[in-house]
Amino acid sequence: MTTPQNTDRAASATTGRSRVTPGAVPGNAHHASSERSREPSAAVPGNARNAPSAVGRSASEGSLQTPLLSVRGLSVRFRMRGGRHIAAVADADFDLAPGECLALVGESGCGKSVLASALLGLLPGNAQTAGSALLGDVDLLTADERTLARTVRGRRVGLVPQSPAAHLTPVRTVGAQLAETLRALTGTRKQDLRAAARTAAERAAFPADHLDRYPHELSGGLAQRAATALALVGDAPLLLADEPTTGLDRDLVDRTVDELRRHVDEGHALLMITHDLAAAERVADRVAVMYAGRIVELADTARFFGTPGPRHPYARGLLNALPERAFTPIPGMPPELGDLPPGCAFEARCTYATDACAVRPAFTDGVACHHPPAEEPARA
Ligand SMILES: Nc1ncnc2c1ncn2[C@@H]1O[C@H](COP(=O)(O)OP(=O)(O)OP(=O)(O)O)[C@@H](O)[C@H]1O
Repeated sequence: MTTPQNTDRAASATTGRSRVTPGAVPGNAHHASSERSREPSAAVPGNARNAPSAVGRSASEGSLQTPLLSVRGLSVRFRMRGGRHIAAVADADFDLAPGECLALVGESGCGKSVLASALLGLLPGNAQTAGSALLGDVDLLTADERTLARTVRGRRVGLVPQSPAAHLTPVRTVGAQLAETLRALTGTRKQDLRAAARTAAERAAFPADHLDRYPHELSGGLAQRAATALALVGDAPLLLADEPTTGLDRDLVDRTVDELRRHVDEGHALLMITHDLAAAERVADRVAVMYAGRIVELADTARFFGTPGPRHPYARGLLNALPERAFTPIPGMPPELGDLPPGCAFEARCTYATDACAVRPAFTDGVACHHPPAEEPARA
């Protein structure tokens, strides 16, 4: 959720945003999308997670419903001094339907937050974008700031920010910020604002007796819950939640995640960025795994966490690193996004790598790997 003040802040942050001409970003999806296998969508009412017909659909395919958000070839790169570039996001390609949650997971610095910022038009001035992100008739990558501020942020796309302390307005109480947002986005009458703010707080497990507190008087977890409450107020059809469970105890993680799931089950779409794979398993219908700026696997949650498990060696490594699984870290470090190899970015860390990996693998049938195993991974 973006409060009016934060919208202003965001507006100034986006000044100077520029577009990359097709082809200027390596591997631009204007060419790459044709390599990807897709099946035609069919309109199926109801929640994609529970729809029996959803079982067995292609992992690279979005929900069976008409997508609310359709992202094609989304690329973001940052211009740096000396003519260098950082390819933070490359060729992201996914759909998100109403009533569906997609969890975006991956190591720190792989581009998850930049992707979310691109969808909100909140990239800094040295960012260049390519591709498209259609939310109905609006392309979020090319929409002007006035459209984004007046009709998109908060109203059509809500945000649970990664850094709630920086997102909340420091000189206003949480209650005042909730009331202001309720008034701006829902038209709640003045006399009803206090009760409505309490209800909004309750949804995110924010204690009502803390509504008169200022952001600096909140713990990290409480600030997170305040930001979640603000994000839910506008009832935006698309919610972006960037690490919404950071700093919360396990109980509160579960409670927050369950509230987000309720939001999804009411028909909203949720893109949840998280390091918490347990939270992803609990809330998501599908999981997208990002590595070095690229989505390398897109899978149904049940298949990903259960049988047959992930197909990309990096995704398998993520699961194997969990304490409740093999507790084996992935060896090595991800490559610098400003100095990516021409082939598979995971090659140097991959025990399955062959000469073929010197060429970047296409994203085919839900995975970008030259050697995705068909069966259950041997190292699970
Ligand atoms: N304004 C910027 N200029 C240059 N590089 C940037 C800028 N903003 C982000 N980056 C780089 O883009 C890359 C992706 O960052 P991003 O914040 O999206 O990672 P992330 O996957 O969300 O990580 P985390 O999980 O730690 O939040 C990082 O290498 C980061 O340093």
